[in-house]
Amino acid sequence: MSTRGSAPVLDFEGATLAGLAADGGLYVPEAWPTLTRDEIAALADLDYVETAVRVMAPFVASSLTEDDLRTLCTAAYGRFAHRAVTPLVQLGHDQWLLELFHGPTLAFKDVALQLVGLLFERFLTGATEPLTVIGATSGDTGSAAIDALAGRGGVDIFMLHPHGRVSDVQRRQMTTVLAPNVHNIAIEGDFDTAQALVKAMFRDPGFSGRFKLSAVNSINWARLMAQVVYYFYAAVRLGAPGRPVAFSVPTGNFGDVFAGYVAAKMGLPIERLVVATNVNDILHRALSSGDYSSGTVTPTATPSMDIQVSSNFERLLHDLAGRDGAAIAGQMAGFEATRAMRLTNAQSQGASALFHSIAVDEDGMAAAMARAHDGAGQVLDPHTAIGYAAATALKGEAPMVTLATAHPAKFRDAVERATGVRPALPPRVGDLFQREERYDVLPATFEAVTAYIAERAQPRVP
Ligand SMILES: Cc1ncc(COP(=O)(O)O)c(C=O)c1O
Ligand SMILES: N[C@@H](CCOP(=O)(O)O)C(=O)O
Repeated sequence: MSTRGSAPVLDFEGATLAGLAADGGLYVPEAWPTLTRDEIAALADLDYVETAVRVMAPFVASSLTEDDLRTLCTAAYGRFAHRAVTPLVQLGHDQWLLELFHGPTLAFKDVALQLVGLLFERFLTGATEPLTVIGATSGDTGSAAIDALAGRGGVDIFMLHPHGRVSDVQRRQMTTVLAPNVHNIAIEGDFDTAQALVKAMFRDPGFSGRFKLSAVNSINWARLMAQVVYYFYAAVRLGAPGRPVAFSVPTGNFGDVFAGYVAAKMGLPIERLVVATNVNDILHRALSSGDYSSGTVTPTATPSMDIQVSSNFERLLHDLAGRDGAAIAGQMAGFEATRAMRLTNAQSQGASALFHSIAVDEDGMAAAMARAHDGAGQVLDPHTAIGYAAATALKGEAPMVTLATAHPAKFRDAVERATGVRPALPPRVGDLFQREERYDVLPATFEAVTAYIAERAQPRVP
């Protein structure tokens, strides 16, 4: 169902291919499935693929059998460079890192997008209409989505990134993929503008009627579903369900941490979810004082979190508003008109039961990176360092797991400044700096971007 209540209810396949709901809302399952304590305890003996099957099967049952799901997960996670897929590493007393960057493009996005690429392929088999995937990236979603979709038949991908505001490794991971179905657009604006353009394309009947559009951002429910898995995988290794576990999540679009919320709704005992932002702190302000108002984006050394409109927050507000689609449609319309919104008392109180939040500035981030390096011999990427700073400031009784969302080599300059270490690129990204780049720079206007896409995408079959 859509968070705004008036788009058609779809099955899993329909929601995956649609991406964004027709009423501008985001798809969520009609109810959260739950796992019993025994079912959660049993996960401790399973590898990542089998855990993924147990956690995701209830969400996909309308469209895939368990065996289908197992086949897709085996292929998706077979491309990871670590046998555990998302290994846990100890960082200090009761402090852990969940390494989510062992996929092909070195960030946590691969965990979901490797699977989503295969889901698209599966659902498009035999389809006559080509799919036009449009996405916005502040650096990591773009490369993961491009890796997952490059060269696949029946799909074109158009990826918008903010010109000059991603790291050189992030940019090259997108722009050196020269497959004919991959189109990189650098817009003269920030990530929020890119994300707003993508949503506007879905909502414009003149444009969305001409192409079969889909989304690879975490506005697509399938992305978040795949991210729920690693919360279970980590927690059972630290004693859940017998012992609650806490997670600290470096946050921008509120996708990764919302997946943690879903895990808690499914029955995983999570003591707290720490929402760690950089100075672009809309989520910290919303959770600590109810003020969800968006200012201008400040560029930081954590570019992937330079976001002031956090799409997935709508999913939380919807759940905390008793799933009242009409109320959320009104709240979001107000936000879209004024770029400001106040949480209701019920939303603020509901969120405070699980979420803690903090904004970490550039000095705090660099200090956390240095502390992990000097104290535990771990080189963190700057986004993970924001999470670790928050994990240290807001730790309670439970073991604390910081989500390590990117490989430090993606942000070599910032890592070197803080630790003196310049991390090497892993061999799996190959000769990134020798490859030819291809992308176009466009003004951040609806007209310029839609004209560009319309010239290159394959239209719907009449
Ligand atoms: C490395 C990294 N860390 C953290 C985040 C924030 O994740 P989310 O947008 O799901 O909150 C992102 C971007 O999404 C990222 O690329
Ligand atoms: N940080 C992201 C921004 C887009 O987030 P998504 O999870 O909604 O795709 C990025 O790296 O692109």
